[in-house]
Amino acid sequence: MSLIPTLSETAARARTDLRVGLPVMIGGYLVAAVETLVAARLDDMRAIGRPVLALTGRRAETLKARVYDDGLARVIVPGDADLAWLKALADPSGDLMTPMKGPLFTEREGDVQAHQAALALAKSAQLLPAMLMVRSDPLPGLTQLAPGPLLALLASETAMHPVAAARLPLQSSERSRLHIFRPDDGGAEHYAIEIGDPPRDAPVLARLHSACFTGDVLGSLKCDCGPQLHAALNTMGQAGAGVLLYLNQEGRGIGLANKMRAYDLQNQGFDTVEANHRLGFEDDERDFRIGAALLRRLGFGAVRLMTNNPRKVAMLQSHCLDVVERVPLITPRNRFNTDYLDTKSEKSGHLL
Ligand SMILES: Nc1nc2c(ncn2[C@@H]2O[C@H](COP(=O)(O)OP(=O)(O)OP(=O)(O)O)[C@@H](O)[C@H]2O)c(=O)[nH]1
Ligand SMILES: [Zn+2]
Repeated sequence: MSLIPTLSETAARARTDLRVGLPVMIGGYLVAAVETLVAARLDDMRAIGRPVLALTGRRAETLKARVYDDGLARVIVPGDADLAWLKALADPSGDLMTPMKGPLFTEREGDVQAHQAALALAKSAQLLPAMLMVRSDPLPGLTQLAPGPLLALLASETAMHPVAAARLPLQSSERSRLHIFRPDDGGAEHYAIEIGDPPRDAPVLARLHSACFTGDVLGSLKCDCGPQLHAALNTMGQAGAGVLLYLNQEGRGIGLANKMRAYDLQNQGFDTVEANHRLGFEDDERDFRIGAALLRRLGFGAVRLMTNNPRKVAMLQSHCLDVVERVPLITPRNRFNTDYLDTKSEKSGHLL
């Protein structure tokens, strides 16, 4: 029956539910994102059962909570804990001002698939990965998902289809076209800027650029994204051919709100990798398969890739794209981005 929502459609609904503050059902659990939770819903969840707070191993390590399961901690919520307590565990912005939140006790027995699925869903909704969970019978009107299939879906590659394309003269090249691709999972659209008319049977000069509102649009001095974007387009314009993928994976996949939380932590003295970890994220949450899929979709099988990131080269190669050359993309340092660039080369393996 085609009118019954598929798993992917139901997951898309669930992301929206969580973002507006509505709990969802994952397996036998009622699940709410702490970031959008309000006191009345916390009270109602408490009336149903004893809640636990699912956190990623990264966040739990910062909070000195024991991690018994792979990448996951289930913190027991004390009876007198209020919404502010939960929010402080979810959001590290106040960690330095109120370092002692514990002692925190974590569960170690039982099945954790629903908790893992809840955290993966929060990340895919670009919410802080901190989920309040209570065992519950299904509640009418709430989106219901099975944990195993949800985990498999969130780990799988998202299909994408072209929706529109048009000529778009640019400063870097008057002969440019912008292509829009839409993922089937309801996620952010991605763009391809095709410069000139690159032949499909030869390696194309290519750049996979991850969105950076602060760098690309505002000209932030904290990162190298804006200068890299324009240098790549200019190089392609001068060469007369190229393809730049503009991937909407802001903040290495954590979203702009979380990136600003990370910047706030950086202002407190943490580096870019530590800040991501304190928020509960990995260093890099991007799905690098999207770039490979889009290049193939555009008809390219081999690239000369403009990047300093060896992981991008490895990823394309593992997804059937021939990287015949890595073209470095070095941009000037300034006093605001020099620590960031050092961390990229020391911790993230960038060749700078
Ligand atoms: N989470 C987080 N994301 C950041 C930060 N600074 C920049 N970004 C994001 O990082 C992404 C760019 O990643 P980079 O590591 O600079 O570059 P790369 O794309 O991996 O490698 P290159 O191809 O060499 O540029 C963009 O999505 C930016 O929004 C930060 O401090 N924290
Ligand atoms: Zn940037």
